[in-house]
Amino acid sequence: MRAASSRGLGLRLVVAFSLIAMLCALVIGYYVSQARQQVGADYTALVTDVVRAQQDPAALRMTLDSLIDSQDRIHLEQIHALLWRIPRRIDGIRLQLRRSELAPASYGELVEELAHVESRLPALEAAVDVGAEQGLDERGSEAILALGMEVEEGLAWAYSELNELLHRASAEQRQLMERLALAVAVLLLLLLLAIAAVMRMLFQLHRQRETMRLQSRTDELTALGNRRWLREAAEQAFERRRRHGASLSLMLLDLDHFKRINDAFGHPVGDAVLVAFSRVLERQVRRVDRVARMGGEEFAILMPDSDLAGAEALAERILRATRAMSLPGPAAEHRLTVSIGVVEAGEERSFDRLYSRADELLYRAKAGGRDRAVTGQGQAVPRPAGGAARTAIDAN
Ligand SMILES: Nc1nc2c(ncn2[C@@H]2O[C@H](COP(=O)(O)OP(=O)(O)OP(=O)(O)O)[C@@H](O)[C@H]2O)c(=O)[nH]1
Repeated sequence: MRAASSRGLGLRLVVAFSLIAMLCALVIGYYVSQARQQVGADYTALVTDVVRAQQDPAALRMTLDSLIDSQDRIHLEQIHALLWRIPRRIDGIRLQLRRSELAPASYGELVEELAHVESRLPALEAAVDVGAEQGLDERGSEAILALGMEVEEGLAWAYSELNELLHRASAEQRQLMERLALAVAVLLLLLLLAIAAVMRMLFQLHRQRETMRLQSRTDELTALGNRRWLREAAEQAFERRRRHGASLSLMLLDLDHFKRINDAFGHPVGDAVLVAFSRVLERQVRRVDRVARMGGEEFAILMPDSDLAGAEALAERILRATRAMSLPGPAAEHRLTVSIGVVEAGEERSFDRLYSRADELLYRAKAGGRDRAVTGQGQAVPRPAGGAARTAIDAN
């Protein structure tokens, strides 16, 4: 009588818990990694654009330096190409800023500076065009240099500030993601703890129920199954017999003159004898046999897959083992015997019918002189020749 179903439920709960935990971890892990990648990708694109745009003021600076060294037409063409590129870059960055998660207030000043730069570009372009058409004189060069430097400084400042702002924002985002991941992990842990607590509670409840169920089917004194337990086992055995035609036998055992043991040595010794007899029975039976105490000094053994011959053989073994049994404490000098009724299930469909037939045979064993088994066909298994030498309680 083991709590096998408790272990089964425990295993199922552990598997369910592990699956839930794994699922939570996978889902949360997936979303955190997605969020992390998304935020990183937004800023990476913006930072890349800003870094690329930072080449514009550097290129303008180089071209202006070259123009100071040699007032060659080619430098004017280079400036012209830059003037075509710079507004597009500014537009692109403005668009990206609007799309980004950055607060508009944080980049407002930079956008104003870029707008100012843009407003100076037509004048620079006009000066470059004049220089290209009419040749560069000193005044024209100075105008281009002054405007060019103004544009270059404005762009360099705006882009470098923007770069700084983006790096700061990106670091803040990373920090935020780490905190978010931590919060999610804590939540997950709490969730798992809650699930574990509920599962533990369910498991304990089930164990309690199982223990109560076992207690209600166990004989307190001998720890054998009781009548209810045997009846349930018999119902299952009858079901098996119905399905597969398996044989089934039942044995009823009643200790002989047990009252005399109680009277002679007291109730506690009687109890000890009942317990010792239970262990003898358990040692004699097969694993599939079911031994129960039906009450008082009456026991029963249900034998699935056992025909009458097999049951008789067991009855003989029990008769011998009982005669050879040493009784506990002050009863040690005495010998115990048992009367047995053995039947094999035939047409019976219920435990009660089988039981009453076995009971009838047990009565005949008692009436026939005790210390014997009477089988289903009403044939007594005879006492061995040396049986009389084994002193029964009554002989004492
Ligand atoms: N120690 C002890 N005695 C019990 C227990 N249950 C029943 N008995 C006793 O078992 C005895 C049964 O007596 P009887 O029914 O006369 O049977 P018997 O003396 O074995 O005689 P036969 O069955 O005719 O051989 C009674 O004295 C009961 O008090 C128990 O749990 N412990």
